[in-house]
Amino acid sequence: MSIRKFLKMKKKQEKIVMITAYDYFSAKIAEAANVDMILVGDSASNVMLGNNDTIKIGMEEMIIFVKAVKKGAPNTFIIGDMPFLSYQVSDSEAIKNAGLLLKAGADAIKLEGGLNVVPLIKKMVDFGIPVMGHIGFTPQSYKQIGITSKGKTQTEEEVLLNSAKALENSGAFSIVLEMVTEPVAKKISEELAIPTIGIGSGRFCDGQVLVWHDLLGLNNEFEPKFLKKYLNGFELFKEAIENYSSEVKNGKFPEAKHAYKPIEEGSDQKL
Ligand SMILES: Nc1nc(=O)c2c([nH]1)NC[C@@H]1CN(c3ccc(C(=O)N[C@@H](CCC(=O)O)C(=O)O)cc3)CN21
Ligand SMILES: CC(C)C(=O)C(=O)O
Ligand SMILES: [Mg+2]
Repeated sequence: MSIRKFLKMKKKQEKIVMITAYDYFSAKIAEAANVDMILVGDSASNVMLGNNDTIKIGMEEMIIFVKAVKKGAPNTFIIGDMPFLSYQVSDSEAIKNAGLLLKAGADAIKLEGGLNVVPLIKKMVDFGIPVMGHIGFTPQSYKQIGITSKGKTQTEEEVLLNSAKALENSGAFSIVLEMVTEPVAKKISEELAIPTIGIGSGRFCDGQVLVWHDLLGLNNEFEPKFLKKYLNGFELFKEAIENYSSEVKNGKFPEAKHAYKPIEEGSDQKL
């Protein structure tokens, strides 16, 4: 499993499928479904830990999630998202933290930013760490930039295109485009050799990513315009638990077949 595969897919205009996962069985399901890459996103802060943003998660938690995902999906390309403050303080701390995600089982790391992270990405790539970029709406900066799509003005378009090109030149193997207007995402995808992975960035990216809990409808708190829910997970899980609950209450579960029997007198029944 190598980053060259994704360049080839782009050349052949084969779309790249990415999904997030954070635990063993989710990763196992994603691998069984044959996705191209799994992102262990810092969105774990929201969907695994119940926080209201991605500021409130660190390396310790991300390492735990990456290790679990690697065990569930040993043959799928795994990207570890660098959490807030794991790469901003200094380049040496950033490289150390990127290395820790690789040691935990990631095949590559992702970090948010444009021109500001170019020197850092160059260093990481120099040291053999595959890096995915992430531009457009960058959630770790929402306190400064707000929650909004990007590429709506000529100025924003130029910033995005310049950032994308600089990230490619710095050695990034792919770039996430988050909530970038469709024409701008199309233009970036056409002008870069490396694949773009879109979330809320329209039809013309080289691949797409969605968060596990969002696309399975487990997250009943999140309804952005870009989301398509492929399952009504919250309701289905709730109904199953309600069925379990009522069967316990009315004595239908457990049945005799779910119970263990004592050894009968004079029998050679094994435990
Ligand atoms: N569960 C989950 N899914 C995600 O996609 C996700 C996370 N968490 N956490 C990290 C970031 C944050 N993301 C977000 C957060 C909010 C909006 C949002 O409120 N979008 C609205 C308003 C946009 C606007 O006003 O322009 C939308 O309708 O798209 C979108 C993406 C995407 N990422
Ligand atoms: C939404 C994707 C791109 C992400 O960064 C995450 O899940 O953390
Ligand atoms: Mg993220």
